[in-house]
Amino acid sequence: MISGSLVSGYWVVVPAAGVGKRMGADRPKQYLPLLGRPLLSLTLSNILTWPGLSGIVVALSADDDHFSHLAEAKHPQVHRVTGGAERADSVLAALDFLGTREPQDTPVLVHDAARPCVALEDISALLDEAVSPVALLAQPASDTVKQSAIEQGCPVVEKTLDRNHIWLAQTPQRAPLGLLHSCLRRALEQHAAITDEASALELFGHAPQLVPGQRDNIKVTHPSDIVLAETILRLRYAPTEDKR
Ligand SMILES: Nc1ccn([C@@H]2O[C@H](COP(=O)(O)OP(=O)(O)OP(=O)(O)O)[C@@H](O)[C@H]2O)c(=O)n1
Ligand SMILES: C[C@](O)(CO)[C@H](O)COP(=O)(O)O
Repeated sequence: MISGSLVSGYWVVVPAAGVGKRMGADRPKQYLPLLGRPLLSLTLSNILTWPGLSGIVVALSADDDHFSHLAEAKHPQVHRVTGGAERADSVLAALDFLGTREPQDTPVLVHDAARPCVALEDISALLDEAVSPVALLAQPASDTVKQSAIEQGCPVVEKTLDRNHIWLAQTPQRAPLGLLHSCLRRALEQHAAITDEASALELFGHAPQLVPGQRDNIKVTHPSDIVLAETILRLRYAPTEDKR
């Protein structure tokens, strides 16, 4: 259950300019149908239900010709920018857009287009319950974790890591606009490997808070994730139908 009201006046950045190489489909994965609706449409309509939302900035590829057909494309709270070659470039483009319009301390949540299943309870934990304004949803590792090396062309176990210190990063990831914008821009100028917002903040000495998120906030990446996400969404939005 949600314990309190959500922080208000925050923006959500949605990187949606990827090609979905691992999905191997006939179109970018954010436009594949889940329960009959494009993945990006499900993600955006989920975000639009979050209380206190100021707006969404979606980063799209320069040659995107699908987005304008989504119902959410016409929503007054949804803005679009052109993304870049990597996820971090797409996020930076959205932050450039916000940076000229919003105060530096505006809370920003960055959320993958490919994560349509995030629950409102998790957003509440990130916005209202996190102690730090710099935080991310993450999943504590529940399996035994192996670090690998390559021997004779094959992966072999080099050592077993202490899983008590291993978390799998999810999104949304949260930070004040000015701080995130500046860290991400400087990280990219240094050509650092930035796979999420926390990586950029860590590079400059920040320690984002890890907020435990639910396991079902999956990132739709491989073909088998489609059925999994559909099952999660069906249970979330039509529980009575599945309990019969
Ligand atoms: N240049 C890029 C690359 C990725 N993304 C977005 O970042 C999110 C997370 O990336 P990922 O799941 O890896 O998507 P893809 O890059 O499309 O997938 P793949 O790596 O399989 O090509 C996705 O919503 C994707 O659209 C983006 O906005 N701009
Ligand atoms: C940001 C992210 O979703 C955290 O798990 C992830 O790093 C983005 O996906 P990618 O496959 O690393 O591009």
